[in-house]
Amino acid sequence: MEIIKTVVGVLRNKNQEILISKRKKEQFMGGFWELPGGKIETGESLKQAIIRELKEELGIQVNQLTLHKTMMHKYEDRAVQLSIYNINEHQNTPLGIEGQAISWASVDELNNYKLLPTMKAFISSITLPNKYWITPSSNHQSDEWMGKFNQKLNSDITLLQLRSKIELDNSFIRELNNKCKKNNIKLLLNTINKTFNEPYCDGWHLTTTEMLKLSKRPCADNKLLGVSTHNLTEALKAQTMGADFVVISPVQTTKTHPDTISLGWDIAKEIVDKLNIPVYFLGGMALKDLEKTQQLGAQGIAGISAF
Ligand SMILES: Nc1nc2c([nH]c(=O)n2[C@@H]2O[C@H](COP(=O)(O)OP(=O)(O)OP(=O)(O)O)[C@@H](O)[C@H]2O)c(=O)[nH]1
Ligand SMILES: [Mg+2]
Repeated sequence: MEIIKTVVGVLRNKNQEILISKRKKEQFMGGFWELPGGKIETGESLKQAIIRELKEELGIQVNQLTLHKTMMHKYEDRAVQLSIYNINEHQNTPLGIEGQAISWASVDELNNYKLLPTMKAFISSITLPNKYWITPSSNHQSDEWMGKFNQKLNSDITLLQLRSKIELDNSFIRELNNKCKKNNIKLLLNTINKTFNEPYCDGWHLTTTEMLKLSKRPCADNKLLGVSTHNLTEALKAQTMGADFVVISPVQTTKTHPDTISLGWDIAKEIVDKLNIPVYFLGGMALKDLEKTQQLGAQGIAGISAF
């Protein structure tokens, strides 16, 4: 299948709204909203192409840009490799130069538009944080456990996985969820016997075994769904099933599992490169690894004792 190399730009106004553009009726996927941009022409670098495309489509002169992320998307008859650039500085007010409709939308408002399929992973990549804290999986409610949990409430953690191998009381989960809400933390349940109807959470986190039994996304689109995976096959399966993000592990060896063979940075990067959805690295991660992790294209790091 032919791979179409495409570059697109993320323009933000002072309210942090993002510029989207409506594809014209006669185009492939006409009527869908997208990030402005287009195909690379022969002999062009990615940067030259995005500068040209945004001049042609919006009439702006790009002065400063940084690569946000590259993703692949397979349509029925084509595969698109999308390089997404943050446009940090430009001249002129963007206009729909080619007669296309354009609109500024907050991240929440984006969901009101009929978007190209690549926009879902893009939105996840700009809304998910770079740290994902996983709770210790036993001794819930002990002083030690509650101490760690309360400490996270006052940290910069905004995404948390409640992990448990035994059934937890609903009242306990509700209490944790209330605390999370007050502190703008999203709580994902990785408890046993998930029903995907539990009310006191922002979504779920699946084990690999749970994910492998599913053929489609088990929860609503406005909930978050993460999946634990250990190799490319599992991670791709989780993506196809409709996960919003995956965790891959173990990227490095950990004190708790010293004999487990780790993926290593190179394989972890290969997995990130082949996925569209955000990837967190787990296993032997510490805050000092965050920068490297993001340079490799991952969303960030996950861990129980990493933060
Ligand atoms: N511009 C843009 N294209 C995207 C996005 N996501 C995505 O899959 N694509 C695909 O990438 C390809 C790029 O296309 P384009 O149609 O904008 O190319 P272009 O501006 O050079 O236009 P033209 O070839 O019609 O002259 C299309 O197949 C399009 O469906 C996106 O967010 N923005
Ligand atoms: Mg275009």
